[in-house]
Parts: sequence; C-alpha cells; structure tokens
Amino acid sequence: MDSLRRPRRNRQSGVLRDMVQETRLHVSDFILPLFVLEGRNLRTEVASIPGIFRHSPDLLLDEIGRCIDLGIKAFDLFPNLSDDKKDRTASESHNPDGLYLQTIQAIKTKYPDVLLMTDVAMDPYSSDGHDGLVENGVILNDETLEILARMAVAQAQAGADLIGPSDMMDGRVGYLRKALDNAGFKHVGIISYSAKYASAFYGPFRDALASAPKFGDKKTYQMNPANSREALIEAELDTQEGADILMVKPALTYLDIISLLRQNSQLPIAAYNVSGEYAMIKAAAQNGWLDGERAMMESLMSIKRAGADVILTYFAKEAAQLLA
Ligand SMILES: NCC(=O)CCC(=O)O
Ligand SMILES: [Mg+2]
Repeated sequence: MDSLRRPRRNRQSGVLRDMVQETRLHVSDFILPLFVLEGRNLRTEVASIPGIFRHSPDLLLDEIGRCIDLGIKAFDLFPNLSDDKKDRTASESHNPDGLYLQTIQAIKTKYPDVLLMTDVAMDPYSSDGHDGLVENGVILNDETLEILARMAVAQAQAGADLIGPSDMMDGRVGYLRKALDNAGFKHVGIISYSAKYASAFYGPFRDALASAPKFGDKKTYQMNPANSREALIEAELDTQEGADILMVKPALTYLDIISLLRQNSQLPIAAYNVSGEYAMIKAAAQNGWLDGERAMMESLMSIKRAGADVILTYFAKEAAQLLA
C-alpha cells in the first residue's frame, strides 16, 4: 500500500475523533412531544410507545419540571380526548375551558420560559378521526381552514409560542399567518409540517390519542412516500405563505427529504422522529436484539447529519441524560 492518503489517521484516538467530528447533538436540538389527558393524578403509559406517558395536567406540570432539570426547554403538546368531546367540526378545539387550552395556559403560567409548540389539526377533536372537515366521505380543504384558524388563534391566546399545523391542507400556513396577525399575534411563529407523509410509522401515536381515522386513510392530504420533488413544492409554498420553520415527518425513512429541504431552503428545518421509529428501537432493545442507547443516539445523529436543526423526539429525555 503506497497511498499518501490514510483516512484512518484521523480515527486513531478518542481526542482526535472528537476533534474532527462533523455533527454534534445538543439538548437544545430537541422538542419533546407531550400527551395530556383529562383528570387529576393520572399517568398512563402508552403501551406502544414504552416509557412515554399520558399525564393529567397536574402531573404533566411535574413532568415538565423534570425535563427542564435535564435541559429540555421545548415541548409539543397533544390532547387525548374522550369520544364525547369529539364532533364533526372539532368544536372542542377552541373551547377556552377545554383540556388543551387550559393546559397550555397552565404550562406557560408555571414555566413562562419554556418554548411551547402546539398542534393545529382536527384529528384529536374530530368524530371522523380526520385532520379536515368531512363531507360525504371527502376531506374538504377550504372549509377546514376556518376551523384551523380559530384553533390556532385560541392556542396563541392561551400562550402558545409556536403553532404547528400538522393537517396538510393546502394554503393553511398563509391562512393561519393572516388570522394570527389580525388577532394581534404577529410574534407567534409557525412551524409547518411541510412534508408530512402518509406513513405506517404513526400507528403508536394514534394509540396514544385514540385518534385513528374512523374510515379510509389520510392519503388525500398527506404525501405519497414515493415522492421527493413534491416536498420541494410544499416547502416553497409554506415559505411563501410565511412559515418560520419547515418540518419533515417521519424522519428516519425520509433522511433524503431532510437533506433536500436543507439544501433548497434558508429556513430552519425540523424533523419529527415519530412514534413508530421510537417503538422499533425500543422493541428491539427490549428483546436484547439491539443496544437501545447506541441505536437511539445513532438515529438522532443521522437526523441531524441529514440537515435537521430541530428534532421532535420521544427520546429527548433519555438522550438529554446521555448528553449531560
Ligand atoms: N401530528 C403529530 C403526529 O402525527 C405524530 C406522529 C407520531 O409520533 O407517530
Ligand atoms: Mg402544504
């Protein structure tokens, strides 16, 4: 071997490997999804997202306190509602006395410095289990926008810092931006689920919220996993409509999409490391088939290396502990 180039030279010690490391994870990269449930003193584990719990508001505040101690300062809140709170028009989503808006208020009152992201979509409140308004089995686009706008403004009023439209209706970022501005919430940002794919990896999340669609699937609004150019169209539209951060979801089976958006956009890029991606690693680790911690850190690193500035992940607490 007479090559002058020996890449292994830079790998020969821990100090050198650390020095030339190209990508680093930091706890400030993470947003932890949280599930809130009606009641008091309740904490139920999501069976298919082991280690992740639905908390009643009182216990959720304690949980956020523990996360802050680990350095996690950003959260994304989702409500688990009983069926009697769900209807065709998702009216519970703008009930000021309802679980979700009350919990936003409680979190921001107790922890004003955390960054609280909220979810805008009809599915947790919809008796149809869809992200948009349903008529004769069809998900209506423009009629849904008004409902989403009312939801977003109510969330901003309750104290949300960052609004996360996850519904994939066309034109909703611009519609929400105008509604927020008109209501005096010019400072409230929009993190848009720009490229959200119709994925099998959301299954455990729908268990957590009991929000699976009551008929059909979400393929008329979420993207076809086969498409990447279409992600550029979605990203461009969301950018023109005023999105502050673009998101790709899921993350691990869409690292190419994260990279594509990173190269084609000046905005921060977020990636949602979804419930099924978490569950796969947990299940394999519980079986002794994988080193769960190493698989977790390698997955998170790959998402950041692909170009994500922000990672929504159920691993946030465990990863924060390892990074500390
Ligand atoms: N709108 C939020 C989600 O659909 C989350 C999916 C997941 O974690 O599987
Ligand atoms: Mg779109």
